[in-house]
Amino acid sequence: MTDKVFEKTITKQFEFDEDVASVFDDMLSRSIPFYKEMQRLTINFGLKFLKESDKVYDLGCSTASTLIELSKHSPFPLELIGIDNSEAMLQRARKKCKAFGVEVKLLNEDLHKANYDDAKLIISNYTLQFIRPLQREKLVKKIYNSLQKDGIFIFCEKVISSDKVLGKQYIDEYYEFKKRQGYSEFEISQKREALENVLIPYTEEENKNMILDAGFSHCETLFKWVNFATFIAIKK
Ligand SMILES: Nc1ncnc2c1ncn2[C@@H]1O[C@H](C[S@+](CC[C@H]([NH3+])C(=O)[O-])CC(=O)[O-])[C@@H](O)[C@H]1O
Ligand SMILES: O=C(O)C(=O)Cc1ccccc1
Repeated sequence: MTDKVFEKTITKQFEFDEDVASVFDDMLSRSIPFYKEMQRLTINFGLKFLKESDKVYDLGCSTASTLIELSKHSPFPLELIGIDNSEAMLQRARKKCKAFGVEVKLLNEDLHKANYDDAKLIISNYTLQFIRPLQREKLVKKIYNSLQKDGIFIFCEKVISSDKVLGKQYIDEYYEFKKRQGYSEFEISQKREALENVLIPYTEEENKNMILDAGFSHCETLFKWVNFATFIAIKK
């Protein structure tokens, strides 16, 4: 279904509710440049480190698109677990997994409380950006502690520039992208308002520092388009 969430006047903050969930796949593919490519890289790099029966968690799995793609591309069976606290999203996720014949354990839990121990790979695409900064640092430490030795964390985030002029140019370039995707100026500005203080992006450097502070021995950028990036972190 086509995303028309912000065509009407919005009075509340952005939420992962029924309205958003019902158009979510369209919303993501039209709001995140190279969404599919970043998902492909997440899967391909994840698979380089995985072997049969490894445990893979997707934190903030939404409609389970990434786990379904991972399952389709994996040459061996994996234990796939998706965690999200939006029931509206998980309903779509369950339907999609069934339709694709993919076995995924889907848990409706808060990422701060859920258990994801013994993971070989943890994926969290465009989700840390919605976690309040102090909580975010804590969550990344929990992710580090939940990974096996030699475990991998792959995550995608909206990022900002640390330079004021470039930062403004990033926003202009991103809005040009949204216009090319068919969003009107009204929809773009309404969504910007709804996301204020809800989506809090870090710079690329802040993301890497957060990862290294949590204990990871290595973190690098796998992909970046202006204000969106994919990172890979290794626990040694
Ligand atoms: N505290 C929390 N606990 C559990 N879930 C949460 C929490 N906070 C947010 N979420 C969930 O994190 C997801 C973020 S969307 C991920 C896209 C997906 N990864 C994708 O690549 O397709 C990103 C976006 O919409 O920009 C939503 O489904 C929330 O319900
Ligand atoms: O930052 C934005 O303006 C976005 O639209 C990114 C986004 C994409 C999908 C859900 C929430 C935010």
